[in-house]
Amino acid sequence: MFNISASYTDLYQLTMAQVYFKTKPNSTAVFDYYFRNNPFKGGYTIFAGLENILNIIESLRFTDADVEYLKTHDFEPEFLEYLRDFRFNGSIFSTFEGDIVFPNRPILQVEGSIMEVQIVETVLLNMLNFQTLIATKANRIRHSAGDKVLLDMGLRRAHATGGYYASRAAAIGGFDSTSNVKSAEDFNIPSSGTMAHSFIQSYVDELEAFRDFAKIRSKNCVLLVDTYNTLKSGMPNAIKVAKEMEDRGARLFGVRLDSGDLAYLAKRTRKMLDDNGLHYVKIVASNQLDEYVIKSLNEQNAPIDVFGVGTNLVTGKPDAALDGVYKLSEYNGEPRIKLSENIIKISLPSKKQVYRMIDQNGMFYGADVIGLASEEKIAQMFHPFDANKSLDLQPFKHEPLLNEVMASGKRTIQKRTVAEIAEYAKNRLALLPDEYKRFQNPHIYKISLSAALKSKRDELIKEHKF
Ligand SMILES: Nc1ncnc2c1ncn2[C@@H]1O[C@H](COP(=O)(O)OP(=O)(O)OP(=O)(O)O)[C@@H](O)[C@H]1O
Ligand SMILES: O=P(O)(O)OC[C@H]1O[C@H](OP(=O)(O)OP(=O)(O)O)[C@H](O)[C@@H]1O
Ligand SMILES: O=C(O)c1cccnc1
Repeated sequence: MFNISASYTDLYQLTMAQVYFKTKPNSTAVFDYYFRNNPFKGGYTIFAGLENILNIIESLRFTDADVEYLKTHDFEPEFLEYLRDFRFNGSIFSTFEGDIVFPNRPILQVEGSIMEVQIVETVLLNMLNFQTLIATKANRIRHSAGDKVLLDMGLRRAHATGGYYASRAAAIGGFDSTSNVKSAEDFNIPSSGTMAHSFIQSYVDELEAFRDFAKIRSKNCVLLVDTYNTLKSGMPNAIKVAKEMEDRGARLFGVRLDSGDLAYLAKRTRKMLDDNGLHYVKIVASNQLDEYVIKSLNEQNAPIDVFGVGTNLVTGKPDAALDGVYKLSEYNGEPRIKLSENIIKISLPSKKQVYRMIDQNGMFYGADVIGLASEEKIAQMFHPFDANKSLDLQPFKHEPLLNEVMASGKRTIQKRTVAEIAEYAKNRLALLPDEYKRFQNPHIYKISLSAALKSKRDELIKEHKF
């Protein structure tokens, strides 16, 4: 939407890059992108934002204005000339967008000159962390909603322009449509909407407001019935207007409930509509919905056809962010490690491949195994830190998850639409057993290491330990 130039980064990327430029301009590096915890205390995560990041990185440039601005910092003229000609010429190996991913395994690997892989870090994290968070939230809401229709209404409550990408990620996670016109236009997402309270307030009479709206919007007309009193005013007026529409050969699409006890009101509303022969009129509900309220409404058998979700979806509530990180794993072909007091936070060295174990029924077995990229077939997987836990991998099909998506700065996979990515996510999710999808105490998906990767990591830990 707004043009992202290469200065959409953190200053430290540029100050480090200048030192690399002066001291070791021909050095290469490999970085891994991964996160440490599934958001929302869930059992899985939906990876989103790859298409956007490939487009951004392929055309990433420092504009003349960026270079002028950077002159006000301590950058030397030769480095500023490097930035003026900057092109990302590296490679990216990635999990496909829409796939189901898990903590502490590389989702994406970036390789190239140490300067270029460092310069793209911030925009990559910014895009992937946010969209992955929102696609996961959307999918949890989809999980609760079953086959009911989901409408994203969140733009007004989103974190500024994040709303643009939130609507895209929501569609990947399983939302059917969005009220966000710009995202619908740019990403080819179905758009839909109802009406606001202000429209009804602008009339003295609610019935007149409904009549005017229905005359001009005769298709997909949804009347908001809770401005004054849902059952005593909004519904009787909506039924009158629905009957008048029938006389004109049109049909009222729906009514929207936006306050009160949504289960109770939906049941009463459905009865009033049915008693008047309006079986086809749908009930839309909104008001601070999330996966838990929708689950509860379905358990109460609320006859709601469409759920409109805003704030809780596009802000990824209650999680403020996905904790995705970008860590150096190889420098000039040599393995590198980052140690931590917390063993879970110790990074994995070297260029890697990740394999998903597929069982005899074609379902995900429940384990991804990380090996060195150079390894052929991994025979056994090991728990990252518990030497007693290992498993023979012979019975499984090994699906490699890191695929080349960019080489020498050019994308190597075809563009995929949001609809295709959403379909892919749905198909992949169907392969994940249900115990990983429940909200409370989901089953923990195993992330394990090959013997070769484990011993390389342990050697480096020994080498660097004080
Ligand atoms: N039957 C229900 N079961 C579970 N949650 C519900 C049900 N009905 C509504 N909710 C949820 O309860 C929350 C709070 O509703 P609350 O009564 O505070 O708001 P309200 O009805 O909009 O109030 P107001 O009339 O001030 O607008 C909302 O998140 C709403 O989605
Ligand atoms: O509750 P959310 O999940 O965030 O869903 C979006 C909310 O935004 C709108 O309210 P708003 O008061 O902004 O406008 P309105 O006057 O049109 O209701 C809409 O009516 C929903 O209540
Ligand atoms: O179309 C709607 O009903 C809508 C859109 C955005 C926010 N609230 C409601």
